[in-house]
Amino acid sequence: MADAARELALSFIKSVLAQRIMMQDLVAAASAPPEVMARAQRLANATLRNLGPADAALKPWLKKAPPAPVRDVLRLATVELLALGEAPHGVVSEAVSLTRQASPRATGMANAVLRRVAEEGQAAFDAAPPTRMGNWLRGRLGAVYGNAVVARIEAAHGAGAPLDLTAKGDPAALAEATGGTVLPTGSVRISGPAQVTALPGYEEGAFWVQDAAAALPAKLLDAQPGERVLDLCAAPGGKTMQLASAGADVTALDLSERRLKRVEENLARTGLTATLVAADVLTWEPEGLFDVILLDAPCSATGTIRRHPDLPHVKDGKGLKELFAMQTAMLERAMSWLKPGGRLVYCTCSLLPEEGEKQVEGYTLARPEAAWVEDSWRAGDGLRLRPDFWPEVGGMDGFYMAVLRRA
Ligand SMILES: C[S@@+](CC[C@H](N)C(=O)[O-])C[C@H]1O[C@@H](n2cnc3c(N)ncnc32)[C@H](O)[C@@H]1O
Repeated sequence: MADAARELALSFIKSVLAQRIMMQDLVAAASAPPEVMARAQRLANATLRNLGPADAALKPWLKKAPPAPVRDVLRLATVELLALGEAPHGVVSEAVSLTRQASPRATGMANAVLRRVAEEGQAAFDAAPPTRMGNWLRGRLGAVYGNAVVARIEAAHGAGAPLDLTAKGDPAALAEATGGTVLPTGSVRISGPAQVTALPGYEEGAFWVQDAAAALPAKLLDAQPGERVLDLCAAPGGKTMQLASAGADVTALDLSERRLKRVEENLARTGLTATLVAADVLTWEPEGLFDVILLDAPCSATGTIRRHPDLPHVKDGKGLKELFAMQTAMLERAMSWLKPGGRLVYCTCSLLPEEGEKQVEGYTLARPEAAWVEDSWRAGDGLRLRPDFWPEVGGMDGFYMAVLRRA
């Protein structure tokens, strides 16, 4: 009998690779105890992040390519052995059980191959180039940033992401309580494995989970107490909580009622308030204008592959043009909802300039002069953040953001 978490992890890997279903949809549809679900997700993500190195470690021991279901068992076991450092005996015997379910005739081969991988595979695993993103994305990013940067981005994807927290109060006090460190941008970074709900201060709402890059758009916006702020595409509410904790009068809007529930829960846990609106940015009409608007437009999410290693396997670049056009339409509408002199941050968690730099060309930009802005982050008048930045402290998500002012 294979254990439940490995079995579930394997089903996630298969559905991502063969049926191109996003992991978050698989997780939403699966039912398992929370600890099994968490381990299955961890195993599946680690495997998807390390497909390239795992295949390189397996290759010398395989006479021919195994059928996909067996190949995926071998990849999962190889990652457990060589990336997660799990004990060979248990991993190999579990993998043999999983192989039996996929193809009973392959159990002897799986056993022999994985024993060799456990004993001799580490060097090939460590020397292999990181997992490739897939040509639809590689080609686009190579044309923008060059191949050397693409390789660094892929290495960052392979390294995964640490856990970043935004403090409701003093970041230094939160770092002290959680054993994290305060980054120059003010986020608190927890480098080791951590269970969010078990961290000190979680129940009391002392922090929320938010990548260091994702925390910067609201900082650039610098909302002041009493300002009338509109947070567009707000769920699950990371930026809403930043704006509300600055004392602003926040209206948070999202298309999805289900996702707005998460904003509501997050606000309740952190003791913050905002007015929630379920509506479409493309059709909604506000009553009155705003001092400040944050538009976190729906995008390709290509900046978040460190956390979502399934994304390059599931997506294929179709529908990007429609997405770019929607972002343009949202930005135009949002700009018209600003008071004269009001400011807007446009941002996307994307690496594609079509969703960032190119969207804001043509607007009057305010220069981001915040103390934490590094020179290498500046792109014209906005900030271009990439996963390969700050590798020595664990990287950051890819993001673009710019402050725009209404004349
Ligand atoms: C990148 S997420 C936003 C993350 C959020 N700003 C935060 O910081 O936690 C994009 C959001 O856009 C919402 N969305 C997509 N299309 C929309 C539309 N036409 N109008 C309003 N919201 C939309 C989605 O439901 C999703 O919650």
